[in-house]
Amino acid sequence: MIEIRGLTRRFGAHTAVDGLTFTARPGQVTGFLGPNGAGKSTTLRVLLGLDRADAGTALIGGERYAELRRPATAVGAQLDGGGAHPARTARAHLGWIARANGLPASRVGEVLEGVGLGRSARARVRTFSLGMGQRLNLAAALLGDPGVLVMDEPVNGLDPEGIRWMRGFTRQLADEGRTVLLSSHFMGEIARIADHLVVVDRGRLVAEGAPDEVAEGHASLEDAFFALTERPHTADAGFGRWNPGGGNGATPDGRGNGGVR
Ligand SMILES: Nc1ncnc2c1ncn2[C@@H]1O[C@H](COP(=O)(O)OP(=O)(O)OP(=O)(O)O)[C@@H](O)[C@H]1O
Repeated sequence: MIEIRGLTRRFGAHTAVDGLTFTARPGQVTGFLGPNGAGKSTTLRVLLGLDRADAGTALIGGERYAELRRPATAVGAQLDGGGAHPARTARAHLGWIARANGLPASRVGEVLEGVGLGRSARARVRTFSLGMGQRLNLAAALLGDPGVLVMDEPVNGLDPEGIRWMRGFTRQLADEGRTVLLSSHFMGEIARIADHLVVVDRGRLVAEGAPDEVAEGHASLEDAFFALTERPHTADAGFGRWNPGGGNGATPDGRGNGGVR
């Protein structure tokens, strides 16, 4: 379980996360949605002990990240850039992470098979496609067999087959009883994957519930997102900031449709 309670993080005069409260539950895929700059990454960074909160708490299984005795077995995170050295093989990369976290080497083969990279175990990371890199990051996150999995923009830059695979895989992880939190600004795709949506804008919660609950009172989920986030949606400025249609919406650099940041 992930519990965010009254979380606030300020950068100078700017409040990036503003009294945010939500829960991501075991057995569910929770979509954490909002336009660029809404405060999603900041929330995840505080949750994962990479940043501090000015107020409130972010708990994993009832504990702050810093209090977890064996973090890798409690939470796995797939954030931007997995940090794999391009000259390393997938196996060597994961082997190093396993050793650093006191995890059995046998997990390396298991997670590589699990994410469909078994046959690429000895390939160098520099030869990997974007989708393979995403799978490798996911394999690293799963090394400790954690009950909580956090992924930042997991479908960014993936081709349709990659997105399909990711959808099935996250479903399987949740069905195994894990808490899965997916952060994204591509709500069309995430809404198809998630059981529960948490929508933020300007650091605040603007909607929470099952996709049909969030869409209630609007012509569609897309309309709901536009209404909830009140962005100016001109052809060039708006769409890049906020892409409710989803698809994968990705550009070759994997950052989405131009994305004003
Ligand atoms: N280290 C920092 N110093 C100053 N401002 C920051 C810092 N980190 C984030 N911010 C600001 O806080 C706000 C929230 O940023 P954050 O990255 O959390 O949003 P996001 O929802 O994850 O967006 P994106 O999808 O673009 O990553 C933005 O206005 C951002 O510029």
